[in-house]
Amino acid sequence: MGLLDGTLAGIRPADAAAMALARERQDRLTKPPGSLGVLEDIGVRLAGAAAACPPPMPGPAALAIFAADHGVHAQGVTPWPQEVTAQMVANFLAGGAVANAFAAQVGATVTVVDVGVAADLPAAPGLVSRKIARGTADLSRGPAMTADQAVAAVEAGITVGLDLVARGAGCLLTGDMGIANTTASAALICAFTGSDPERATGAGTGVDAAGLARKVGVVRRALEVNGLTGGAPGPVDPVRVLAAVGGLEHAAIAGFVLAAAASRVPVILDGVIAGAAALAAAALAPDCVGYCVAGHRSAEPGHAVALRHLGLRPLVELDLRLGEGTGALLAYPLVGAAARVLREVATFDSAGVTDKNAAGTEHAGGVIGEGAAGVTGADSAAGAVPPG
Ligand SMILES: Cc1cc2ncn([C@H]3O[C@H](COP(=O)(O)O)[C@@H](O)[C@H]3O)c2cc1C
Ligand SMILES: O=C(O)c1cccnc1
Repeated sequence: MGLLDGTLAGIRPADAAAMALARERQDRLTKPPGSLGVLEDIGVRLAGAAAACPPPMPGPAALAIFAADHGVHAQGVTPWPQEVTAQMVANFLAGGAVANAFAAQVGATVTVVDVGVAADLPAAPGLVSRKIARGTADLSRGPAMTADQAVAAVEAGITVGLDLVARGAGCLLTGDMGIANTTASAALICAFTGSDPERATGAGTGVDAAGLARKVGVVRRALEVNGLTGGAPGPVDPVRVLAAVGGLEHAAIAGFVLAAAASRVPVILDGVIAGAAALAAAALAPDCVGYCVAGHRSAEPGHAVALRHLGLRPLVELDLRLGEGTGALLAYPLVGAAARVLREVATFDSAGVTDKNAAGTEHAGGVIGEGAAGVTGADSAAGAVPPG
């Protein structure tokens, strides 16, 4: 069995029993039920991923930035020259990009992976070389890559994810670098969700109105040329869709998400590139969505379409439209806080705080006394609840 098939076979659904325990525990913690809003759902999700309640702290955090170039650049879909991809890889390795600053802010490691940069990149510490092609072919004129290349890129992402987990990572974060990759993202999102290119295509790094109209046309043509319009008659083959209109970094990020799920480690998704890649991962293994946290919602309109299809609610909405993993990095402390709540916050019983239900039936003073006396290991503030 190949690495992709083996990884898919190893993905289990998020653990329902641990999630039920987490939900029930949220209601016994010293706060009004539901008062932590979306963070309570994240805590439940982390428990389901780890099959443990309370879940382990999601860390250390490891960001992988997958870099690749795009043949569709020739269609004028971005104001930036293609060589910026390779130049930004050098910037990541020198520690000078926004992703480096945010990674330092939250204590995440940064790994840069060349899965398809057009230029030759000199070997450097922190650079993983898994170049599958020197960029993709132009997706508006035919398939961007072969099925074999798509599988190789997915497997490169799996390998990087498994490797980071083997080296101790407890939370994976997705990152991307690839000039023109918001065009491929829009095409993937249309292919997997049935959305219209008009709705799923945005300005990316900042094309003007004429450029955006051209970009929408390019996405529409890509779907037509590759036979992906009008809703597929049967279930689409996710590898074929990736090969037709994806990028090598999209395929690798899909594999990275699958590796997280197979390892029962949470993965924080970044922006529209990650959203598009996660649609491919979910099409390959629907259960992998249970291991995903949507770090943020980018300003790129297709991202909201992708997140809705995945059933994921973004944690942060700051109108970011950068990529690199920046939105995932900003969300990481919130994910940690969600886990810490389940691990460290006292229950009404252990802290001797009167629960509103108990207060209605008993003399409040008596309940506090009983609660304080009834501190037990299983219910202690240290959160020593056995896993599972
Ligand atoms: C200097 C610079 C740094 C970036 N970091 C991420 N991106 C982001 O912008 C690109 C996608 O936008 P589009 O499809 O419009 O080309 C990707 O490389 C993405 O990672 C950057 C773009 C630039 C120019
Ligand atoms: O959503 C993103 O991550 C994004 C948006 C625009 C350009 N690059 C990345």
